[in-house]
Order: sequence, then C-alpha cells, then structure tokens
Amino acid sequence: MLQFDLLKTDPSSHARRGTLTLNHGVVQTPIFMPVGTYGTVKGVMPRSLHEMGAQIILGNTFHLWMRPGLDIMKGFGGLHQFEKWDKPILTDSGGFQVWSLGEMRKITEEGVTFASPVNGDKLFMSPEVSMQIQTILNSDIVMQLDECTPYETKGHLTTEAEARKSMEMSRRWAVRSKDEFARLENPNALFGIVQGGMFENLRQESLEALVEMDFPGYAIGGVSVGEPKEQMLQIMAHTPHRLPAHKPRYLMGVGTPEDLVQGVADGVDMFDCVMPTRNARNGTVFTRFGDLKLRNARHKNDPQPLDTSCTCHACAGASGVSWDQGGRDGFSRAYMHHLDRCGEMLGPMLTTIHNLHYYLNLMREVRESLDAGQFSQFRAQFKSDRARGV
Ligand SMILES: CNc1nc2c(CCNCC3CCCC3)c3nc(N)[nH]c(=O)c3cc2[nH]1
Ligand SMILES: [Zn+2]
Repeated sequence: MLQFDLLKTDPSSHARRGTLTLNHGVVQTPIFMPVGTYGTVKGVMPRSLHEMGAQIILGNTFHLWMRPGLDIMKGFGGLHQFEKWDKPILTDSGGFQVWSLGEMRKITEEGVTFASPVNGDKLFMSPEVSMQIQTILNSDIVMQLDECTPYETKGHLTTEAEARKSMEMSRRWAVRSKDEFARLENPNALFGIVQGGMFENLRQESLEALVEMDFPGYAIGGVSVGEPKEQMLQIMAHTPHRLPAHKPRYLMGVGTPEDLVQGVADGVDMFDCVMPTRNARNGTVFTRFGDLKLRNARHKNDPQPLDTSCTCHACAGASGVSWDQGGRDGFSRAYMHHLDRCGEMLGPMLTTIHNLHYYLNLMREVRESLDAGQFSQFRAQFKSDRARGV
C-alpha cells in the first residue's frame, strides 16, 4: 500500500512537502534514506537510526540474495524481522549492482546471467526473479528491474541509439516487473525507473511510457554514473517535475548536500546515497560550514566538535546540546583526529552517526522551511553557511 499526500508546493521552485504512508509507517518528504546494503547501515545500530530521525532505510536485493539467501529470509518473514528495523524499507532491484559486476555478467532480453561474487555459482536475475526476491524481503517499496544505462563504456560515450536501446529494454522489464508483482499479489508499492541516459528526448519517452503504466511512484535512474556534474544537473532540471505531481519521485544514488537541496528544488521527494556512510569510514565529515578531513593535522588539538551547530551524539554527547548552544558533552576534533590516526573502530562509528545525522537534519530543515514558505531563504542561508569553511 502507498498513499502520497502533497502538503505544500514552493511558489518559486518545483520543491514540495509531502507525506508518504507505507505498510510499515509514515515518511515525511523530502527525505534522505540511509543505505543498508547487507541488511545493516554499516556500523550503526537501529536505535541510533531512530535517535537521528531515520524514517526509511534501503536494502539490496542482489546482496541479500547472495547472503544470507532466500531460505533464511523466508524463515524470518522478511527483512524487517531479520535486521530488526520496524519502519519502512525500500529495496533496489539488483540491476545496478549486477551492472557494477562489469565483465562477470551477460545481459539478454530475458535477464542477466552472472557468476556469484560470493562463491562463483552461475546465477540468473530477471524482472520476475527480482520481484520474487523483493516479495520475500517484504520491503515497503520495491524497484522494478532495470538496466542502468552507462554514461560511458571503456572511454566510449554512450550514443543516443545505445541509450534508446537500453531505455526500451528497461521499459519492457517494467512491464514484466509489474505483471510479476501483480501475480505475486505483493501488497507493497512498485516503482518504475526512468532511464534515457543524458538525452532529454529519451527521458521524455521513458517517463511518458512509465506514467502510462500508472505506477504508485517513480524513480529517476541512470544518473550519478560518472557523468559530468552539469549533465546530471540537466537531467535533474528536466525529468523530476515532469513526473506526476501526486506521486513520489525518487532520485537514485544522489548525492552531495548541495545535490540534495538542488534536487528538492527540482521536485525530488526521496534520495539515497552512500556518501555520508562511505565518506565517514574514510574520515571525510560533512558539516553545516563545509566538509573536513579528519586526517588533517590542523585538527590535532582542536577542542571543538565536528560541527559546532550539531546535536548528534558525536558532537553533543548525551545532553544533545550543541557547542554553539553552550554544550560541552561532545567529542572534540582532537579526539576524532586521534581515533582516525589510530584506526580505532569508534572513529567510523562516530563519523557515520554524525554524517547521517547531518544529512537527515538537512532534510528536516528543508521540510521546515517548506512548511514555513521559506525555502528560497533557506537555500541562500545553506549556500553561504557551506561556503564559510570549517
Ligand atoms: C551512486 N549512483 C547511482 N546509484 C544508482 C542506483 C542504486 C541506488 N542505490 C541503491 C542502494 C545502494 C545499496 C542498497 C540499495 C541505481 N539503481 C537502479 N535500480 N537503477 C539505476 O539507474 C541506478 C542508478 C544509480 N546511480
Ligand atoms: Zn554531529
């Protein structure tokens, strides 16, 4: 089941404020969705995800199919019980992940054949198989199996003809995904995925065909695949606001804090990205006033927390009072720099909590500015804060 209620639209952009009601709960949009590939948001306990305000997290069909496998998933009645997350979950169809296997796969109209990266077994993924797996996972939002059209292959830019071929196969796989989803009587929501590469005419054809099929929600795929930033911004400016206003729009695999705010302005409701979690593990920290590299010696003796405005456990400790508000319970940059230098596991645990809290809090501030009709003022403040430097 899926119910999307549009609460407010911003007069000076395509930004909108909404509420998404799913089987496992209600999600306020615009929203950032933490990525939990193997059934865990790496290094973060579900209780911490609740504390930082995570409303929906991502799982991955491909990875969970490989390990722990469908029998175990079936035994637990799905991913919620297995990973002890009781709020909504969105699963990707596995297409993008199989593509990332590179040479180890063979694509035909029927589906994708590939060698398991876990034990080398020959495996086959089709729209039907992907729907069967996602039904066992019982995710609240299911993604169709699609082909993520590459931006370039071995230095050769994807041509319009190649992008068309790929987009048309994804459209045929959308039909097969929808038919199988219905045959399985899955009570959750299936999203169609718009493809078309960097070609606006193909994006238009793709979205029109998917809208015709009347999905409960839509994703924009095929971006953040190594294309120049301005090309991604061009697709963001073209496609999201042309999708049905009364249905949720999900931009896959995007992006930096700036990309998220721009995406909201372009009419996007949902985002996922590995940046906050992956960058946290290599000591790159997002803050209101710019990004910082923990490894840098300038942090060696700095008593301030990662972000002086932040109320997360790393920056404000148990009191939750930020440095700027007089709080002194957070960990210092000096300590975080030390943990990074020593390779201590507490380091990535704390930077992950902070980075996720930063992304989730950014979206909370976006929602509040939309509620107050202040989104354009928020964007100006966000831009100047981020340029201030840490
Ligand atoms: C990082 N850039 C990017 N990601 C893309 C993704 C993956 C989005 N993230 C999924 C989570 C990661 C692990 C658990 C699920 C894409 N997925 C699909 N199905 N199609 C795309 O065109 C597609 C395109 C994408 N571009
Ligand atoms: Zn913090």
